[in-house]
Amino acid sequence: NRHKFWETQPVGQFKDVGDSSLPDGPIEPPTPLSEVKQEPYNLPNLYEWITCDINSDGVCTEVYNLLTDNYVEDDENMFRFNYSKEFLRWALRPPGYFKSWHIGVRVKSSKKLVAFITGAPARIRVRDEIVLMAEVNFLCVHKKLRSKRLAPVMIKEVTRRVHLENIWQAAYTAGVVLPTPMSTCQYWHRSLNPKKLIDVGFSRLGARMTMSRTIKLFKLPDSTATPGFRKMELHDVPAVTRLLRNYLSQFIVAPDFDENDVEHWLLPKEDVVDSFLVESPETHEITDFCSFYTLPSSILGNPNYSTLKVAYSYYNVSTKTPLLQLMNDVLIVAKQKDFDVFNALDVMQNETFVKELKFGPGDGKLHYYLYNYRIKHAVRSSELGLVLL
Ligand SMILES: COc1cccc(CC(=N)NC(=O)c2cccnc2OC2CCNCC2)c1
Repeated sequence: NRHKFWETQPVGQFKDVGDSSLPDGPIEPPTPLSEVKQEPYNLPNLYEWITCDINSDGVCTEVYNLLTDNYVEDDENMFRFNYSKEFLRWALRPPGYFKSWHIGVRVKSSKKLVAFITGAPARIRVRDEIVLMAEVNFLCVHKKLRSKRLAPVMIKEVTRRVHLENIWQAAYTAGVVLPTPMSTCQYWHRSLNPKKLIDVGFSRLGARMTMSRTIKLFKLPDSTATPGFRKMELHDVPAVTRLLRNYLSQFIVAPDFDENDVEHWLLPKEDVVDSFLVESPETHEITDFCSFYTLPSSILGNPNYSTLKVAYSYYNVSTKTPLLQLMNDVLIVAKQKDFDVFNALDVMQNETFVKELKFGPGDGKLHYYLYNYRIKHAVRSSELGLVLL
């Protein structure tokens, strides 16, 4: 009856798919702020809302611990996302963020944090419309409180608090199919440490393959190949912003990044986000850009390893260096930084390099959703220019 909830929400309904009489754009008009529910939704008796001050180390630790033990696992329950505290602070405090959108639920008596959901403001372009949205993420209910119908009330509460800031649309992803995906992406993995990946069950030894043959297959050079390939620095923000805005303009859905956004989302931050660019040695022009974010996974129940070090492809732009060569350099850097695997969705032009660079297909899909915004025709993943954390 999860669909019972979504049938009450302003999202594309399965019954409407294909009904070309319905126009693209907002499904419901904004409500006058005076008519937005002023008080929080009711929780079951034992629980209370808490706005989480992510700047407080203690609160950030509580959020980190809740997610570490109760957040998203892969389909075979072998791995669980293990976002770091520094990553959470980065993800939740972009330019213009609202503390009120960092929402927790705790037990009244013990004050234990048992659920969490967040919103982060974003300007997203859909075709030629710039739409202010909340990127909703980190919905997590403690394992012991599942099927108490807490998720719907958490979604309604973050929606209410987003409405109070006069924002009426949202974007989110899920591994499950809900009404109704705006786009559905395949994910791909590139082994960097095949021995560990096989030891922990992330990968399997290929048929007629030995371990030494597999290690050789995924071996990468010790250093990058592109002249002028270097880490992004603060003074590169204007040039990277120009490069990225121009590149993203080709996609149907993409963030509308300005220099403030680029400085926050793409300036390297150790163990959170890495970004590189190619500065032409002759002209000093910035011609290419690539980036990935760091999201380790806990390995559940393995005696020899506790953590999988995973890099997730973020935003990449190639205007002079072939994308294949640029991404191979990214793989080399990720290997140098001791990542075990490099993940990429088949968004943007990622499909053009995954096969060539020895990525293997993942066993799941990631569905993208818009809240209160109809897009009649689902967007192909290659027309999607948005990567969520
Ligand atoms: C390897 O450890 C895992 C731990 C938990 C879940 C999964 C499978 C999975 N659900 N993967 C993805 O959603 C995924 C695969 C490739 C790229 N980005 C992804 O998700 C991102 C973006 C959405 N929020 C989570 C991180 C894998």
